Amino acid sequence: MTLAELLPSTGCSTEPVLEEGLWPDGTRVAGGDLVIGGLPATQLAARFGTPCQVLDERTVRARATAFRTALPRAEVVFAGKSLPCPEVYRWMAQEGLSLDVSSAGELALAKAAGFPAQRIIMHGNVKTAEDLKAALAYGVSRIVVDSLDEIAQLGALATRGQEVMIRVTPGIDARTHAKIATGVEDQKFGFSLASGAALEAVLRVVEQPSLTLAGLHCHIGSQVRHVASYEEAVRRMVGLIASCGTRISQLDLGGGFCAPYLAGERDFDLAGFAHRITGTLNYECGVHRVPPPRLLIEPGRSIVANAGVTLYRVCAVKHGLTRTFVAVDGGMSDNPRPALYGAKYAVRLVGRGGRPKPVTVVGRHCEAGDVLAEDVPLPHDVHAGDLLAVPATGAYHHALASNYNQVCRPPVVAVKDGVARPIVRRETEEDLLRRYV
Ligand SMILES: Cc1ncc(COP(=O)(O)O)c(C=O)c1O
Ligand SMILES: N[C@@H](CCCC[NH3+])C(=O)O
Repeated sequence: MTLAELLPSTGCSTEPVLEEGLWPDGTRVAGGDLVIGGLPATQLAARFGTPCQVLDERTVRARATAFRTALPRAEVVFAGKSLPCPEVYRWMAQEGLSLDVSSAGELALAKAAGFPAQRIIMHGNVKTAEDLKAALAYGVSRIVVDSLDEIAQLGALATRGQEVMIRVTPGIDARTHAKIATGVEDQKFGFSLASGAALEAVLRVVEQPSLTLAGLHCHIGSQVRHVASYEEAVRRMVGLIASCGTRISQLDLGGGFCAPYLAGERDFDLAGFAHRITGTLNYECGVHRVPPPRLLIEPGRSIVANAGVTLYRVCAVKHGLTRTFVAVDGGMSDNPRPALYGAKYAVRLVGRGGRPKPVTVVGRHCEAGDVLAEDVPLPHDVHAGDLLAVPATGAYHHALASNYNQVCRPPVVAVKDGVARPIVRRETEEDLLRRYV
């Protein structure tokens, strides 16, 4: 039985062992403290305050490299929305990844990072004229079109052979949360494969003299566990390629590879994915007698989620009728995922152990639904002043953070080999006030 199997299936342990796969590489418990990137969490909290999002640079880089190694001939594109930050984009550029952005704002971060335009792809089911103009001005290599209106608009704005990909909805249920299942029919993303809309989009792009059709794209969802869902996407997309009547040189399968959030959850089977997807692609292209397109993938969460740990300070402990509430100095403004997707997290008390009892960790916001983790074991004497650490918070945390209740957003502090530096500084009240007129 593995260590992960011995741990409770929800929540965390208060024992001096770490749940396998949830924490940044090399994270360890030493003298009761939690050491991340070579630095004790208590020190990080004292120096940078709480809440604080800690990001282990080595883990991010290692995961980026793992994708490139598993699929050496594919273009690996970091989904910039999962952790928008110029420094992280720079790491990706250094590791040889491309970048996808979904707005002029994310593109502005990419520009600040000096990310090469020939390795940037622009996404989004809505791109405003400003988004498209910014993409054209920077010379992003490919724009993924998502509506006939956009094809017409981009056709009019572009001047010289802008490469585009077409976002296709392949009609695949990737068995993930409904709010992040983007491959199923009858929703806002993409052109439906089943209805013929995708084929019509191909014709419309080909008709536009200022556009060049570079490839087809699909993104079947996020937190996808099953390689079979991607295999089915390949089958359907190659079928579409064969019926296009024009050479399609790139097939972008999007991202969505799952990350573990709780003890016992498994990491995405990257080796299995690489093997099975390459095989399926070659086989299907043989069957349909089309040249195999170059493969692209767009991982976001699977690169950054488990590189991140959020530190919170306990501010109050309250004994309700049936449960104990442990209230911390953050909440849905730094992590809206439990409220949005019913996401579950492990929680660990830093600095000491003790007989565990189940508690509900809640945030500071004016919503009864501001719950960070339900029924997680913490030492029975958890009290104000304690430090909590929540793993798997590197993806879609900084990205989704808000100023609800005018709470200032936490910093992102990069750690590596015992050195810490903020790569996003803590927001201040001055930052907040700057926008009010
Ligand atoms: C087009 C596209 N590509 C890539 C991603 C990255 O997804 P994930 O972070 O789940 O890998 C997303 C978000 O789901 C997306 O919409
Ligand atoms: N925000 C979602 C992922 C969305 C992926 C982008 N299409 C999450 O945190 O799980």
